[in-house]
Amino acid sequence: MHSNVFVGVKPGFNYKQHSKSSHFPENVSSHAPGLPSNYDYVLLPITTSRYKEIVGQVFKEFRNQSKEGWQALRVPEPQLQDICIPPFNVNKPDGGDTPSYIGLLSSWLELESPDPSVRDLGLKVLLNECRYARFVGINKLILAPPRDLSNLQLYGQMIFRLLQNPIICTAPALTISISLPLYEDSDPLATWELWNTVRKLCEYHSSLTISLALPRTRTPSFVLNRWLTEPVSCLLVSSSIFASNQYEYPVLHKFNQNLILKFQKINGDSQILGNELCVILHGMEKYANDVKGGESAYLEYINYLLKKGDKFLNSNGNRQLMLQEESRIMPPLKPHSDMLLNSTYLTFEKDLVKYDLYESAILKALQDLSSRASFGRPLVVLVAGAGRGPLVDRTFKILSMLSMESKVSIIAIEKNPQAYLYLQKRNFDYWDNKVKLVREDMTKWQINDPLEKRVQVDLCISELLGSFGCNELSPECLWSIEKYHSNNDTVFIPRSYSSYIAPISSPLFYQKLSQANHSMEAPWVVHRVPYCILSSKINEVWRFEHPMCEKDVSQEKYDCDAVKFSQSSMNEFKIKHRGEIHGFIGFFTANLYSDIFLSTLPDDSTVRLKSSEETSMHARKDENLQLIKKCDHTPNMTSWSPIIFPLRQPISFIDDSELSVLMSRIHSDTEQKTWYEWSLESFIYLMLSNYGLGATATSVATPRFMATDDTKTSGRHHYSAMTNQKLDNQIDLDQDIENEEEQGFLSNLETGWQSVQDIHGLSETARPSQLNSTNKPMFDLKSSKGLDSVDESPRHEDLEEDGPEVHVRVKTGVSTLHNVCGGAFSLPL
Ligand SMILES: C[S@@+](CC[C@H](N)C(=O)[O-])C[C@H]1O[C@@H](n2cnc3c(N)ncnc32)[C@H](O)[C@@H]1O
Repeated sequence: MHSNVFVGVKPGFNYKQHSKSSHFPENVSSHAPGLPSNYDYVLLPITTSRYKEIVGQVFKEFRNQSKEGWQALRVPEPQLQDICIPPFNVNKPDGGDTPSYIGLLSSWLELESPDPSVRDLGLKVLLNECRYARFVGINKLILAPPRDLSNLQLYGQMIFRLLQNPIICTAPALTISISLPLYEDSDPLATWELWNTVRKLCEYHSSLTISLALPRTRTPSFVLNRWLTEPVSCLLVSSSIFASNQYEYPVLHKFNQNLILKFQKINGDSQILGNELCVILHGMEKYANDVKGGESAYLEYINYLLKKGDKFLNSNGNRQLMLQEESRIMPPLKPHSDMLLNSTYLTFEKDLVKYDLYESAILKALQDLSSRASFGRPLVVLVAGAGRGPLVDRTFKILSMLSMESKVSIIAIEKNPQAYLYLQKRNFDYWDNKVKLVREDMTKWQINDPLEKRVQVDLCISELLGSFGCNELSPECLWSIEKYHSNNDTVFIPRSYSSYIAPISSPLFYQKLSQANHSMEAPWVVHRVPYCILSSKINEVWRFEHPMCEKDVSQEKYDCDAVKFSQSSMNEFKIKHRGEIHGFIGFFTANLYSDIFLSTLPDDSTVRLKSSEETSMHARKDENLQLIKKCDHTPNMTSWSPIIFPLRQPISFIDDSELSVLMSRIHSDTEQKTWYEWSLESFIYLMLSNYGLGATATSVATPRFMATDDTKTSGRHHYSAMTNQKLDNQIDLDQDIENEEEQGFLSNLETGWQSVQDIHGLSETARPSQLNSTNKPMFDLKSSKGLDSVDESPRHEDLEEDGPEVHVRVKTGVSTLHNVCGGAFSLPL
């Protein structure tokens, strides 16, 4: 299998020489002279420098024209002598193995010029070049980055206008690819930031991509991971970044070999845009004599490297990766309310890893159950949500292995009538009609029957888990089994499951969602869509355990206040490197039984756990005394792809930011549905000196806005709206107040928050004690200041003129609350 990465070359012949000649450069063909033909693309400028000269002349005349006879700037189309790529042999129908072209757009244009006519000239030249490219069938064009970064918005504006033009966007749309260095030593994310600004200005246009120039040095992983999620259409490999091996052949350093492999691996994922990656070699003519084999040795090497990559990606361990279907964004399944399709069950059943884990869990549970006090009756095993029967199959297998068939009665409940047909057939064919089949919704099963008539279950096996664990209503469904069919010893497989989130950057996800007009307020299951987790840790947001409550069987009562289907979790994430957040990725882990787990967390995840006795045994504490644990994905388990909770608007943040994320699961009995809501705030920390005396931020970071500290404004006077006549009196009054201030208030300084407490009768003395037994103020004044201090902030009156430096937490952004009341996505109960 081929990874779909192509090879291109930029031949090094002298265009200037050709451009000076008046006849068409006949020797410019897609086979570059002196090179073997093992490449797919040739990168050539669309127009020559002759065209530049002609356009320059036209522009001069335009500038010099008199006001009276003024005419709009008309940029001539390139003539035969002005074009580098001949129209006659591009994309010939009988082209066979002939390479195609990638076009270089003119780089002498100043799209970011403050002069509107210079920008206008730039756009017109680009449109002429794109028109020609479309005519000859060139669909990928590389554009130079802006030279003047202070005018980036003007550059972005011109690019957006170009992209909106029918010459570009009429199907099949052309791809415009901005060339940029992959990173710069001085500021590794500077070029990504430039790209991010331009593509944001262009509203994530799907025709806008990047061509990245590979560096000579090792790329930091946070930079590489960022680029791997972007629409990279070309990797530009200069011969100058090669080294020579012991035989004097050109080779790339290991880190660049790996970099190309990573792009090769993810290329299929990026093809969510139908974009294909091309590795373009350039500058070979300059370094031809430095290595054995000359120019073509570079090309041979790149071909060899890509073949090696293909082989690796096709090797046993990775086979699955290559053979999986293409990248997709799907709405989460709702098996409780919808009827799943046969093909969906078929896909489930292919994941043998999952069923093997279930089998081990069932085996252990049955062994434990049978070793308990003798039952005097057959054990009752319920497969809840049996689908077409794979878990019943596994249960049967274990029972015969343990020779327990006669001691166990199996019930399979399934509400999908079509899946039920399979259960009937299998019961007849394989299970000797020993399975009691129930075609019903498990939340309704025998609930109106008297207790003595209800089936009591010893082992309940279910797989009602979605990509986020609880998002297929497993808690609600299993609660019904617990409430009506369990005793104190009933065992549940799975015993518990946890949901996790982490902030991500996934521009391709955002682009695809907006393009398809999909809801940005609903969660989506993503299959092979590249994303980059921005935080160092992934947070466990909540966990469901079964049984959910202790049951007093004799009284049919539960020893818990309320079954908590609704959950809410505030999550802090530290983010080291600046970026753009597009949403939160969700994973889950499940404890099937004993030490048997399944996990969809990415390999090598560092997970921050919700504290509990069970987790504290498996976790260690980090520097902030939080429970953390290393987790991997269950090897080769394919049933679940991650879920993304998107943000309606991507949110940018700077280095060393902190995100505070609210994630809620809301279960409403009155509305008969469950849904998720989420929102985000971002913060940075500033170091302030002379805090309280006109604080100065000493951090390099500049907040977009800064909340005001009430301690700084207290003592100032607020004027209410008033008529002019009253103004003089008021000024006098103010004078009085000033004097009074000097003489001192009657009582101690009261902050705004204390005032609010007072109004509501919530001051500590005024509050009835039953409201809060710990007698803590309802509004915590220390933490509710506009600037949340990291350390205990000094009080206003404690500050000397040369007061200490204080860290303050400053809010830099806030999102809307998403999917309010389940408006975009909910799970009917
Ligand atoms: C994720 S599928 C798993 C099916 C099967 N256990 C397997 O591994 O292929 C969940 C199954 O539970 C069924 N289901 C979901 N909610 C149910 C309910 N309330 N009552 C009965 N069946 C339910 C669905 O119809 C579906 O067949």
